[in-house]
Amino acid sequence: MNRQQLIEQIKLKKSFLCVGLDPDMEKIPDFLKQYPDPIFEFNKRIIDATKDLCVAYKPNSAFYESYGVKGLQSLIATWKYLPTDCLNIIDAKRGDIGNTSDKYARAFFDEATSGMSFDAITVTPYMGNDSVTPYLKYDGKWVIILALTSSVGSKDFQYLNTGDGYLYEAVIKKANTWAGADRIMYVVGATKSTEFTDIRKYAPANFLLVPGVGAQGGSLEDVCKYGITKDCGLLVNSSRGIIYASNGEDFADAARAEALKLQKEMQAELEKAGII
Ligand SMILES: O=c1ccn([C@@H]2O[C@H](COP(=O)(O)O)[C@@H](O)[C@H]2O)c(=O)[nH]1
Repeated sequence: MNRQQLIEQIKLKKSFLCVGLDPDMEKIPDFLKQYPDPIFEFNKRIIDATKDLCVAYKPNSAFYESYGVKGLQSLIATWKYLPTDCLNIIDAKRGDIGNTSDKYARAFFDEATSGMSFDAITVTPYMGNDSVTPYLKYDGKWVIILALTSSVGSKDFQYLNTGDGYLYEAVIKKANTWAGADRIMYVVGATKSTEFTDIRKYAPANFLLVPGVGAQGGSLEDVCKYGITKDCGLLVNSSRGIIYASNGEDFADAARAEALKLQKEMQAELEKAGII
C-alpha cells in the first residue's frame, strides 16, 4: 500500500488506528486452544472484529518467533488473512550488516522465499545506512525506523546530545537522506508526545508509527495536538488495550468496542484538523 492509498483509507475509514497483533498463549481465551492453530484463530477473530475500524495491523514478530516453527506458521497464516485495504506492518526491529539485512528483507518482504510479504517493517537504525538500504531495494515497501521509542530506556541513548541536538534527531535527519516520506516512516512513542513538535521540524511529511497508547498510558489527544499533519501523518498503534480487552468468549466483541472508542476519538481529531 503506497502513501496515497494509505491517506485515502484514513479518510474513508475516518481512522488512523493500527491494531497490534501480539498474541500470547497465556492470555488468549482457553476455548481457542482446541483449534490446531490457536494463535491464528485468535488473530482471525480480532481481524474480523476490527477491520472496518483500522487502517493497519502490526504483528510483532517476537510473539510468533517465541513459538518456533509453529509460531512462524501462525504468522504466515495471519499475514495471508490480513485485509488488503489495511497496511500490514511486521514489527521485527531488525538491524545488521548489509548481507544479513538482505536476508531479513527476504524473510519479511519476499513471499517466494519465506511465504510472507509485508508492506512495511520496523528497523533499528543503530548500524547505519548499509543496515537499512537492503529493505529499500524492495519497490513499494516501507521502512519504519525507530527514532524515539515509547520505552523508559529511550533516555539511555536516544536523548544523548550529539552537539547538534539529540541522537534521535540525528537519526531522523540522516535517514531522510536515504529515502523520502513515501518510503520511510519513523517510530515515535505516544509517551513522548511533547517531543512531537520537535520531530515534525525534521519529519514534516513522514508518517509516524506511534505505539504507546492504551497499556503504556500515552495520550492520543496529545499525540494529535503536536503530531498531526495535513495528510494525518500518524498511525497510532494499540495492541494489549484492544486484543486483551477481555479473555472470555466475548474477546472479539470487547476488542471491537475498544477499537471503536479509539476510532471515534480519531474521527474527532481528523475533523478538528480539517482532514475529513
Ligand atoms: O517504541 C516502541 C516501539 C514498538 N513498540 C511495540 O508496539 C506494541 C505496543 O503494544 P501495547 O500493548 O499497545 O503497549 C508492542 O508490540 C511493542 O513491542 C512499543 O511499544 N514501543
